[in-house]
Amino acid sequence: MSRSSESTVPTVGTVTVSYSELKESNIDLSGKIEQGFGPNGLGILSVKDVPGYSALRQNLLGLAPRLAGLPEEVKRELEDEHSRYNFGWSHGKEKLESGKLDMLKGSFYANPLQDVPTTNSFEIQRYPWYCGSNIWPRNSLPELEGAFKALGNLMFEVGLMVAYHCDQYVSKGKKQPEKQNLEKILLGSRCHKGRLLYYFPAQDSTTHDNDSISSWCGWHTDHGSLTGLTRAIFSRNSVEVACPDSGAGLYIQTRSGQIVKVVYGEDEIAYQIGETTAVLSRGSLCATPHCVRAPQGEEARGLERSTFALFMQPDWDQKLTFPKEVTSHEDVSLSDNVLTFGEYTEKLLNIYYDTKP
Ligand SMILES: O=C(O)CCC(=O)C(=O)O
Ligand SMILES: [Fe+2]
Repeated sequence: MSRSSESTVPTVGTVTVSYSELKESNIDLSGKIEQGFGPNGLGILSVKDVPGYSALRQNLLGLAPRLAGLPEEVKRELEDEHSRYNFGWSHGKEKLESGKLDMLKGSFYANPLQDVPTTNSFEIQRYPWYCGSNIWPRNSLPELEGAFKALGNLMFEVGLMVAYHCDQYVSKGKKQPEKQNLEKILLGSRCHKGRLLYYFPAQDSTTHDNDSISSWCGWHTDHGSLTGLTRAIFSRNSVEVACPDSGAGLYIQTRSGQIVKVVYGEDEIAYQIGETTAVLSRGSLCATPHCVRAPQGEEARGLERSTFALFMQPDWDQKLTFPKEVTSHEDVSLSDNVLTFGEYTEKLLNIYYDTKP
């Protein structure tokens, strides 16, 4: 996907639901779900007033610059080539839209719910990107494990509540409730993945393709079911600062094709729809194309960005039947039509990574 920058891109706030409403299974939130995720929605919805969230976000995001600043040889020990860098530290391994390796950000991947999702050696060989074990910097940054798991678990619990209300919305007007509902699929999965992201500061204004909206993170749709996102923290030498450029941050392409900059409160958790939900809901819930724009100008010098994404995903064995009308990655051949989530992920990894295990 390539979209050039436009000076008239509007800034839009997310549809917001409060935690106290969300946790009530008897409240009908289908109007809010439709507003956020339905055919005319932005494809993002945020949850406010989640008890304990703000401190857990601050704790984890504050560790991202420290992790990225560890000596190269220490970070190398946290890499896992066999999982195609889907556990532990990953920098410069994934390809950007342009086909070049992504040197702009470093990521740390782990399953916040299970350190060892399976001991079955066949599964570990078949799907190492999900079935491998977590790698924690227990000597070099011992605080990371607890902070990552605490935030990941909370965002998962809240995400399950969002999924419950998505199911209610999708099954509205249908005689039979969906057999494979989103909440159940996510509850039974061993495949959830947290990603702590650290965007390195631009050394000079020519490092980034500054004119492009996708200058920090290219246009994509997440391939899982539901992605939880923190609001990012900008910092300089690890000290939090307000972002000097209001144009920097998350952009979304809406269902009608419009590009908007999306904003939500620092104490809100945002959720976006991934491709698998679009497939399983037969398009009632649409996946959300998004990207991140880097700050521009002199003041952007030295500015770093830290954030956390929780990819809530089906189990690796979950069968997905790709209907013709649901668009997915244009560059993946889905001629088989039925793939497990693990197989679908493998096809995407073949596109975004050069190395094979
Ligand atoms: O950095 C962000 O805000 C979004 C990151 C993202 O889209 C992803 O990791 O899939
Ligand atoms: Fe994403």
